[in-house]
Amino acid sequence: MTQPAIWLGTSLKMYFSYAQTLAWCRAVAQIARQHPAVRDGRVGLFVLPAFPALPAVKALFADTPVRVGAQNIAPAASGAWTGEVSASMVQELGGTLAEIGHAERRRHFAENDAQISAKVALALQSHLTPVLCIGEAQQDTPDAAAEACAIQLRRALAEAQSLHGSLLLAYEPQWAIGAPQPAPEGHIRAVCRALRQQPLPPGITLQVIYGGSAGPGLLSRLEESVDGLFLGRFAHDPAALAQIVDEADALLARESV
Ligand SMILES: O=C(CO)COP(=O)(O)O
Repeated sequence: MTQPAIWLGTSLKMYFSYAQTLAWCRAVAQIARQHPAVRDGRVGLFVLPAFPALPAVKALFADTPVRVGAQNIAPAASGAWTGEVSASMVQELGGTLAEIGHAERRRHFAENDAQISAKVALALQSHLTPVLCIGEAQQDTPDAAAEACAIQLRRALAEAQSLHGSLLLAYEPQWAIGAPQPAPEGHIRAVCRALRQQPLPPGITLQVIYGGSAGPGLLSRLEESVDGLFLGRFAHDPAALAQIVDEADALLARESV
């Protein structure tokens, strides 16, 4: 299946109640139905709600191309893992993506490279697209950031050497998450360029999206240096997301001239 040229993903984290989640998804489904670039698959929208909302959210997007997925999966296939949710259950519920290794999970739950690598492998084995989050902890030069991210990527793919699938690599500098504004454009461009050149296992394809206080206006400035955005707070207003979809559309129209 051909991948969208531009991805616009949103993790709802733990911001919304169940009712707010459904209301937001209804508004986004309406945007998806109305927008030709979403309908024809050039712009791929995905939404990662909290686990309990997954089936209802999947149903709300049933007549749209919007993909849904989980914000996390367990580091094991099944068994005595109290409180965890397996990749296979996410897949069973109609999810097609699994976010892995977000900075908040690394920080609050001490997720380590070995767990992240296991989760990437489990996601691929369950035919889920990993949305693998990487990013340097402190603001530094683009070269130093790219080096730190390359190490995180290599470690995350350790168990995926013989696996197949597509990977969405979310470059999220930790210092730019939850901030007033995203990382500087030159920094994002340089790191994403370096990430696109990283060696990969032969069965893995990669697209690179940027996250960290991303909002309206950023994609137009980054142009083709990224394959999309991973949104948080600044997509909470569905009108803002609609604006970003328009930007993606305009960018693709420009590229095809
Ligand atoms: O972490 C993010 C997406 O997963 C980004 O969140 P914010 O855009 O709210 O900083």
